[in-house]
Amino acid sequence: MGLLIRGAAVLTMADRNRIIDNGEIAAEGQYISHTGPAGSAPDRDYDRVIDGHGMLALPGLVNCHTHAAMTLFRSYADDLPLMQWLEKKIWPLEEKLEPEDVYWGTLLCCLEMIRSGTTTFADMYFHMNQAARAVEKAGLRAVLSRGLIGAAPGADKALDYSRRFVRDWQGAAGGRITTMLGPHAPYTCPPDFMRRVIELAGELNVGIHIHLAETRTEIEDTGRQYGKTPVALMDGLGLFELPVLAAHCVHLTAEDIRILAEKQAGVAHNPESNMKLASGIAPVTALLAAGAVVGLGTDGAASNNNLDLLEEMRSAALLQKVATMDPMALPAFTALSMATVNGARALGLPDVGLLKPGCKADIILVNLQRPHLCPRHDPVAHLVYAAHSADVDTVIVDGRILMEKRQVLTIDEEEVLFEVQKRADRLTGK
Ligand SMILES: CSC[C@H]1O[C@@H](n2cnc3c(O)ncnc32)[C@H](O)[C@@H]1O
Ligand SMILES: [Zn+2]
Repeated sequence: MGLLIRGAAVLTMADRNRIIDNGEIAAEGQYISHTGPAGSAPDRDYDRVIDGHGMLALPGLVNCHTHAAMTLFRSYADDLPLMQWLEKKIWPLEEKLEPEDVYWGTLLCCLEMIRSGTTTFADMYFHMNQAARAVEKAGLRAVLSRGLIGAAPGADKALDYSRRFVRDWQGAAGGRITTMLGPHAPYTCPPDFMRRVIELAGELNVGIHIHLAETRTEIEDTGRQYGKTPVALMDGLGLFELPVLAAHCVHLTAEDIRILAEKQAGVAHNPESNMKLASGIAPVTALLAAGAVVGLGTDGAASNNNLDLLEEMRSAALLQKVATMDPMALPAFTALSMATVNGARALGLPDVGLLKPGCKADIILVNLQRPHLCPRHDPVAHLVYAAHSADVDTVIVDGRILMEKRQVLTIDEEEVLFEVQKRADRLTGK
């Protein structure tokens, strides 16, 4: 019964920086039942025994902010600032999206994430029934929200859709799918609309995923209109009394940082998207020092342009070092915690992101037998500073193997690439 991984170096993330050399992990159903040294797992007939020699086993990575189906727009609009990118390029194309486009775009996102070691992601987009179908098929874990633009004509309908979406998908796919409401940002969701969203989230008992304090323009416009920072504006509306996932949080005052930390809002830091759109550098070191819950995200593939969290960890660590001129800022273990256990906390998933009994059996095996990972002084530093997504060998979610020896078992890769190219060509008028 169950699954046994033996012979791997095991990084549980439960003990600071502790690695069990030649360890064992047992899983029963969706949960980890045991972690320990060689020979310590219960002696029973396992359905599957995986040889982990030469591998590092760790919790699957958690991507705290993306727009999965934006894989359709990868490399369509680059080298632009956020508002020009959205208004001139992305939003006109999103108007043309069909529900099936979102299914295939999300499936491509899932494929890319599985192949780079991500097992959980938080998504905000349109046609979310289709995104949920794709997640169900891929076998990943996801926190899904229907994006809401309060200032648009369809805002009421979008709220109704969200209500139905939460009813239909909360806890679906064996608990792998959870839901939130997704008001896009303070500049597209005015206070009256935000009040309705906050009330609905309370009624449905779900959290709220929002873009917050991303650009200097947003800070200036909010200040001009409301005399407050975006964080203070949202705090005044009662947003942080609910579980919140706030993406970006680049431009923050000391008071904003205090609020986010005190309210234990989840912050999704997206260093590569912030660099590419030249939005700025989030004060991650200050947020962590204040006790905030900070995870890592890629943002969508149209502003990154990949969904590789290994790369994102490296960027996060390097960016804080250069921003603070302190090489000790954001050390490797902190970056890895953001991409695993702390990211899971930011998404309200307390039993994800750790390899310990009772936690979800979301496990990845990274092949350490590679030239760029030799010699093996510090596997955590290897993961953050040297590993590639191609080093991810095996991916397991809920005790189910999604990728083995780099073969994805749940998705037909050729079919997805064909469908996405066809749909991207239609959307861009080719
Ligand atoms: C309402 S669904 C999500 C909405 O967000 C857009 N989007 C993608 N990346 C960003 C970003 O970095 N900041 C703000 N908005 C972003 C996406 O295109 C959808 O329209
Ligand atoms: Zn975003």
